[in-house]
Amino acid sequence: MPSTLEGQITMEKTPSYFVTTEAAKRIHSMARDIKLIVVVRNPVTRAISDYTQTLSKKPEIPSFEVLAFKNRTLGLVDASWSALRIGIYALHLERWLQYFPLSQMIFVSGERLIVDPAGELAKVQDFLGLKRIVTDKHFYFNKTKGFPCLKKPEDSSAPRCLGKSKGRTHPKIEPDVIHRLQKFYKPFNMMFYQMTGQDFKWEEEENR
Ligand SMILES: Nc1ncnc2c1ncn2[C@@H]1O[C@H](COP(=O)(O)OS(=O)(=O)O)[C@@H](OP(=O)(O)O)[C@H]1O
Repeated sequence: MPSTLEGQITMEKTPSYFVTTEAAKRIHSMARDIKLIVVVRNPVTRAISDYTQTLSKKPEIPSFEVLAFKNRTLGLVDASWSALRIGIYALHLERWLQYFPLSQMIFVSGERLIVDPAGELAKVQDFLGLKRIVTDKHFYFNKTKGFPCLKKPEDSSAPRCLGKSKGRTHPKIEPDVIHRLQKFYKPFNMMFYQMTGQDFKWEEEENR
């Protein structure tokens, strides 16, 4: 991490920090007063998104349905498959809480980030002690992309959406598999809501 001058904020992001065993300890020994931003979405959708990303690089991999189970007839979920393990947020958070208080963390809803990016970013700016510079007027909904995009980034006059690797079309997963995974995650989600004091509403239809 580069040195940070008075009035500056240094930022670094990698999704794998949250699920890497040693990360919390290492980050704590580097900067114990650091602020942590965690973006989470329904773990079932997250797993499908993860799978879609791998599939784009390795089209020969087995189907999602095959990878998700140790025994599909018995409904035995393969929780060791990384795409599924990562979504057990309570498990990962428990490790972070051994090093950082909840007050140093903010949990951003991935679902809200899509429907109301300015609303989620308002909370993040407050959390970081920044003025609310980024607001509604910085975003527009791009119908082709199917996501919000920036109207005008600082360094250019053209609007900008995230790249092709963000917002890919997901393969259609068999409904009974989705249902089984929702059931698998439910107790872990409940634990996560309790730990964070936030209800992400992943049990509701529109957030699946
Ligand atoms: N504005 C906007 N544009 C495009 N995509 C958006 C946006 N906001 C959130 N998302 C969701 O971000 C998902 C991709 O993020 P990643 O998990 O790949 O991010 S990371 O680089 O690994 O941190 C990506 O997941 P997929 O839809 O599965 O590709 C999106 O659903």
